[in-house]
Amino acid sequence: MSDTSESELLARVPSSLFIGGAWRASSSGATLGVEDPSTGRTIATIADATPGDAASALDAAVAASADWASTAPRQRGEILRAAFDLLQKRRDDFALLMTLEMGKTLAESQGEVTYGGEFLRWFSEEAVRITGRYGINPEGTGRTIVSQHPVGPSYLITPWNFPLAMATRKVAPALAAGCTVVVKPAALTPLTTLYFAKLLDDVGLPAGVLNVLTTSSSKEVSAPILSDPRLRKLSFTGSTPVGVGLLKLAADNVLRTSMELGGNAPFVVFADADLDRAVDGAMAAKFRNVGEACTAANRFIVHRSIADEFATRITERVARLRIGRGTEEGVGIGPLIDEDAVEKASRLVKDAVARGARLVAGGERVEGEGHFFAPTVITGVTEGSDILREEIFGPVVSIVPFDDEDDAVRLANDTEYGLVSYVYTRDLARGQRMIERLQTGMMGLNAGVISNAAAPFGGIKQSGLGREGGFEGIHEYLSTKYTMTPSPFA
Ligand SMILES: O=CCCCC(=O)O
Repeated sequence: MSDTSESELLARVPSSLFIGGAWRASSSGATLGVEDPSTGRTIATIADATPGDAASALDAAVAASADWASTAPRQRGEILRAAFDLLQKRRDDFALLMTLEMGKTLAESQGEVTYGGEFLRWFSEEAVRITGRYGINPEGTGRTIVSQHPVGPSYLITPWNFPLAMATRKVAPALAAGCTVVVKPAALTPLTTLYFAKLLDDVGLPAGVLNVLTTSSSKEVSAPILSDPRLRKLSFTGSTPVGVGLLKLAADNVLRTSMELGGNAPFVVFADADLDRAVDGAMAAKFRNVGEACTAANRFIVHRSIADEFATRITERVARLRIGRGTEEGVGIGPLIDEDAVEKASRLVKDAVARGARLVAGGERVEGEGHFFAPTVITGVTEGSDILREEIFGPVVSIVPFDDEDDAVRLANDTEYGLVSYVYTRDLARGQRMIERLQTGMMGLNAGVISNAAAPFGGIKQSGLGREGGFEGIHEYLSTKYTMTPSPFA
């Protein structure tokens, strides 16, 4: 892809806030720069919203709320389906845009367009399946009606690592349910959301149903929205500490919340595993998105009898990964999002090595422009190392040996997080035991990627509340109403 098409694409992406169906500058006139993490250079300058803009965005969402809630579910679904279709036509634009602002390779960005698009298609189909029930009370004197209603104006805060898929995973079920939304993308990757808002506008989403705030002052901009009694729902994907802070604010306004927070996924390989498959799964679970995913395998817990062979095979695969700008042909590892991410990976590796781990590959930043960290393998990681407790969010394979099943379970569960676990075994009964014993909301059983529009995605413990996607996803935006009416024969 030449620089010309990159600049042509960037010129097509809106650079303003999207409020009430109109593109507007920030009320303060302030702007913020968006950087390409592979060069560190600014690629776009966009509006930097103020708390006043936030209030306007919520006003617009509230004003559009009643009409959208009473729009026929079929019509809501058809708008989402039209968005899915248009996304396929614009898929190369979206893929390139994500690579430019987030750094992932073009192949990964194409994968994200497919993944993210599926939420539009899935929820276009779910919009027409909002049901209730009619029953009789045990006494026979009354009839019970249970119905579902849009929860109301919703505030959706999305992360930088999956700029399209995390927006569609929240926006599509909200819209399908009949809720209007204010979306705040991460300041590091706002362009994809702005381009997505344009796409929804292009397929005829009514004004005010979706509003977008881009800002460098998340706390200040979120505050007036979260404290406004007209807001009824908060959905957040991001770190656990930020999520906890948002939950406290949401509590003051008794908001419905969905929280998709941090992870510390164990990837457990038993001695009876199909090692070829386990290595393929490990590469996917670790290096998808350069490890910048809450679902990324963080701790490779491998039976002692195969730990060396597993490490050797992973190291061979890692040696073949080409590092570079995501737009370049053949690149398998793009940059990390920023310098803080590089420093964190470096610190965690150093700490593990200082506590006795062996560095087998990588281990340091790649010198030059951009925020690159070499794909890394460390073995014999000892308990107490920071890398076993913290989310790495980088391309580091950290291997811990175990001796028996109880030991594996103890190590896997030894974390405050509970998002996803991965288990490789050929023993069906052991696999079933792991489903019951591992404390996570999701599991890949002989599978290294679990993300899917049909999945009820979410965690337990410090990894969050609620589920996104699947049949459950739309219910995060619906509230249940129960009505009692006397028996018609009374
Ligand atoms: O980092 C968390 C976002 C979700 C990633 C995924 O769907 O795998």
